[in-house]
Amino acid sequence: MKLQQLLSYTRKAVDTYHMIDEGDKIAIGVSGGKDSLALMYALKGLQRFYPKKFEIEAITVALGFEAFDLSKVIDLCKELDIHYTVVHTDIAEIIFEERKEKNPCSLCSKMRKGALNEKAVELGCNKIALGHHKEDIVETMMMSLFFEGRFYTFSPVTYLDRMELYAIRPLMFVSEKDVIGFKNKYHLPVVKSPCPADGHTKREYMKNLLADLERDNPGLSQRLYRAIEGSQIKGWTTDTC
Ligand SMILES: Nc1ncnc2c1ncn2[C@@H]1O[C@H](COP(=O)(O)OP(=O)(O)OP(=O)(O)O)[C@@H](O)[C@H]1O
Repeated sequence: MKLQQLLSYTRKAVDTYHMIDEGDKIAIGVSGGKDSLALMYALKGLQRFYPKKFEIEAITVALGFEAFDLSKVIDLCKELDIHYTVVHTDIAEIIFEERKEKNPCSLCSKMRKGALNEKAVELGCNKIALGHHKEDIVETMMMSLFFEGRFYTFSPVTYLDRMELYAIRPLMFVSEKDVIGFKNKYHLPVVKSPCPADGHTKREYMKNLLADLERDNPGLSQRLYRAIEGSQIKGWTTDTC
């Protein structure tokens, strides 16, 4: 996928769900993975021509793993002229050594979000942007259905009232294969996750299951996505955003 296509999907999501207002200061959550690196390109590119003026920050919450080299992300932020902050935490130690969590992902996600939101507020941001793409939305819905027995997924825009922050998901119309194409085309400096749980999560299980089902039922993922768009899940009806 070319930058122009990425910008077109991003603009469509931003306009459809009113993600950006004049004067916003948006913190991009940068994990070092392909999605959030692509998101930096997307928002930086949009900033150049979008009629509403907004500012951008980039924030990475480092979990405390030793082998986590962000030097190339630092270079990319310089190249894109985005101010970049790394929040150093001991989340990995708390989860894997102190608490020896059997299901580490849920607590890690809560702690990561907490640290990200806190830093965003400290930097004067009123929004955070996350790199969730189309398949993330479908996988989350299926995980919710399978493991919690409810029809739910996160919404394009979520208000986090405790922090007085909005979370926005500008890549929601982009498919993962397009993000991979973009990553390859523009040589995004992806930092490999050193997390020992990586690749063995419920999300990974659902991703593989959906890939198998898609092989037998071409277009399934797209239909599941349409079901979410047409649903009454909070935050998915465009007129209420
Ligand atoms: N350590 C982190 N620091 C800052 N933001 C993060 C971090 N981890 C995740 N995020 C944000 O939350 C989003 C969703 O997180 P998730 O762990 O599902 O990432 P992912 O699907 O692997 O995406 P990515 O390819 O960007 O890592 C990311 O795209 C990113 O915007």
